[in-house]
This record gives sequence, C-alpha cells and structure tokens, in this order.
Amino acid sequence: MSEMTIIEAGLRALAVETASWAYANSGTRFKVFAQPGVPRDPFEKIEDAAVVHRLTGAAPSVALHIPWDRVADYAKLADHAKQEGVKIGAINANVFQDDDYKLGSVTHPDPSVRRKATDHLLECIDVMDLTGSDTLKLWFADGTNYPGQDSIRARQDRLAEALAETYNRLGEHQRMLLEYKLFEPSFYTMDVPDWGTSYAHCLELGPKAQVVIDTGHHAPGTNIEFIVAFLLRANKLGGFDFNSRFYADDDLMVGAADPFQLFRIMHEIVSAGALDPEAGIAFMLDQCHNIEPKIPAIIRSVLNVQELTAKALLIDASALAAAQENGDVLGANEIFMDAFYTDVRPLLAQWRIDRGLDADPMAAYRQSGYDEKITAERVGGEQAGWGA
Ligand SMILES: O=C[C@H](O)[C@H](O)[C@H](O)[C@H](O)CO
Ligand SMILES: [Zn+2]
Ligand SMILES: [Zn+2]
Repeated sequence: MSEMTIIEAGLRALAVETASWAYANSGTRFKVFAQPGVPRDPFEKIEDAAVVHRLTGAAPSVALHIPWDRVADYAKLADHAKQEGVKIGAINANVFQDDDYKLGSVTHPDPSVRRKATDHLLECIDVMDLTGSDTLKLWFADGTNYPGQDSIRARQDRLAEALAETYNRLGEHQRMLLEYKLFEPSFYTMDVPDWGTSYAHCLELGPKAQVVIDTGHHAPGTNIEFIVAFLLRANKLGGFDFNSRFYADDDLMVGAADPFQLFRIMHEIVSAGALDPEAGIAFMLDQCHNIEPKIPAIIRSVLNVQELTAKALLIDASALAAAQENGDVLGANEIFMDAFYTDVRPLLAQWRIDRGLDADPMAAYRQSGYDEKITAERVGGEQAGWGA
C-alpha cells in the first residue's frame, strides 16, 4: 500500500477540536499581552475556529468554556457554528475563578459552596442539551497548599458525591471526561492529581465517565504514552487536552516542545485503531497564545497533530510486530524511528490539494487578509479573555 493511501485512510478520520479560549487573550500570572483583532464574544471565537477548519480541513469542532462563553441564546450560538461550518464540542465547566472556591469547589468543606459548584456542573449539561454537545469536560483546581489544611480522604468523598450527581444527570448519549493535574493552582495536594485518581473515579461512576489526558499535567519524565496505552486497553480514554511544555503546564503549541512525544502518543492511538471517530477519542487543543498570533498558532498546532499522526501511520506495523516478537530490540526501534524521521510534509501537501485545500495552510492564512479584516473590524467593545 502506498504511503499516500495509508495516510489518506488515517487522516480522513482525524478531527482536532480547537479551544474557544485560545482565540481570546490569555497568558501567565505575570502578563496577558492583548492582541489586536481578538474576539469579543463566543460568536467571533467560533468565526475564528471556522477559519482554522476551512484552511486545514481537520478542525471541525470548537470546545466552549462556561462562563467565558456564556450567552443568552445557546441554540443561536450552535446555529452560528453550523452556519460557519463547525460544531460545538466539549463543554468545559469552570469552578476555579469564583471567590467562593478559595478552599475548593465540589470538595470545599462548606456544603453550600459544594452545592453551588455542583449546580454549575449541572448548568453545563443544560448547555450541552442546548448546543448539541455530547461531552462535559471537568477540571478541578481543587486542592490544598499545606499539610493538615483539610482531610485528603474527606475531600475525595465530597468529589465522588458531586461527580455521581453530575453523572446521573447525563443524557443517554452524553459523557463526562475527568481531567487530572499534578499541581497548580494548588501546590500540596490536587484532588485529582494523576491519571490513576481520575481512572478510579471514572470506574466508580460508570461507562459514561472517561479520563482526559492534558499533556501538560504530568511530572517531568512521565511516560504519557504508557498512560494512553493503559487507558485505551481499559476503554477509559476519553480524549486529550493537547499542548506542549518544557517545564510545567506551559500550554504551548502541541508538538512544538516535544514532537517525538506526540509521535509516540499517536502511535499508541493508531496501533489501537483509536483514530476512528467510533473510538470516541476527543483530540482537543488546550493552549494559550500569549506572545504569538493566535489563529496561525492554532493552525500550526492542527498541522503538528496531522504531521505526527501521519508519521505514526507510516510505522510498518507488521515488520514492527515481527521484530518485537523476535526480541529484535534494535530492529524494532529502527522501524519505529524510521517512520519518525520520514518527512511527511510533501504527502500532506498533496493530501490537502486532493481535498481542494491550499497545500500550505499557514501561507494561505497569511494571504487571506483575515488578520487585517478582524483587526479593522473588531474595535470597540471588550476583548474576550481569561475571566472576561
Ligand atoms: O490547567 C487547567 C486545565 O488544563 C483545564 O483544562 C482548563 O480548563 C483549561 O486550561 C482552560 O483554562
Ligand atoms: Zn486542560
Ligand atoms: Zn492545564
């Protein structure tokens, strides 16, 4: 089978979900650098997401974050997305920016705060019903900063209670993804610190609960592809928050800091046949573009996922299996690395041309004049951003 045929079949299924908040101003605790032309509301965020899909052909959905994307008429927002040629993806809850959540949200010692937080999770399922989204994504900033601050076990009981109530509210075709994070903004304990904790809660909840892996949420040196392989085998991998990092939760462009890691992750996906939409793996981006222009950075990120997936698709699976069975350590590694070192960019350029897309989406964006258009049009009003 020709390389193009292999890539053709594999990439046809690959759909990347971009993040509404990545089109808005976001940065670090030190500085958020506002940029001209940034969206002022979720409708404009969706228009930018549609441009990414039109140029790459591989980003058909956009995740929302509530309340950052709260609108009066969610059906109208979903219609707008449809008009623009994209659909609403995962709905992200936000129980980390309210003053009441200083000591936690669903794990807070005060039951009235837990009630408030759980009600927000339920509100997000209402948003799913109104927008046609089938995925609720939950990340909790909940944790403690000092030993003794609270009971680690009691917080797990509170978390489990809120998750169960939320799970029971899910519709027949809806699911919830539980994200974990080693640290930040809590620095002694996070209540969902690692994949094992998320996995255990998801097992306790049932089949509609799965784990989401944010590639920036692990201790340095963690073998993330092992977690991918394990959760795929257990049918408990719901998706990814793709980004890359050099140190912590840097939220840089996926594949930028460590393309080889993304290749190893996509090898586990491809070899498990999980690229197929039926497998239900959400390939979401969770990034923040503080110093680089946002839309081109997101286009570049989608291309990075395509490129490393195409390389993974080119691994000679039968030769690799034979080498593995024969204990041919160097042979197996050579077959693996051969694919990684294959330049797939000419193949992908042709793949795009065959779809009526520009061979080079980054150049196509520069030549589109879209940046100039939004910079000229989006004056006045408040730019969207963290907390706006
Ligand atoms: O670190 C926070 C997590 O990655 C969440 O996914 C969060 O909702 C997202 O980063 C938006 O801030
Ligand atoms: Zn994330
Ligand atoms: Zn994060």
